[in-house]
Amino acid sequence: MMTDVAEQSGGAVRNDPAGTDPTGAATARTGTDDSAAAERIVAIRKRIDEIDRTIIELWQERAALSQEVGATRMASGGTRLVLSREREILERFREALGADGTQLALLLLRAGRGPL
Ligand SMILES: C=C(O[C@@H]1C=C(C(=O)O)C=C[C@H]1O)C(=O)O
Repeated sequence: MMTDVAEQSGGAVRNDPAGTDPTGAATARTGTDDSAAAERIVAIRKRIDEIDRTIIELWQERAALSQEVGATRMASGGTRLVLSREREILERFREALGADGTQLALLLLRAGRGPL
């Protein structure tokens, strides 16, 4: 795993064997021996972690809503899926994010479907 490689080459043990450098642990995990860069990376990672939590929450909320739409529609005699709507969503993501957007939208749509 790439993380393992980066951590093995980290410098905290090499540069701070006594562990007296307060940024030493961070340095080990950030993949750089430069303490200023390590501090900046730690700060940026805090925001990345917040963003990831939000993405996960929104992902789960979207999947639940999508499943509710499907259940509501089927209970009223409608179809489980509406492919024209799915095409609109795929296009929205493709326009905003390119080919990766298409892949992301496919995953979102799959999460909302649950097991077919
Ligand atoms: C949620 C719906 O049902 C299904 C799920 C969709 C989705 O996850 O966005 C889109 C179209 C439908 O196939 C809907 O019709 O809006």
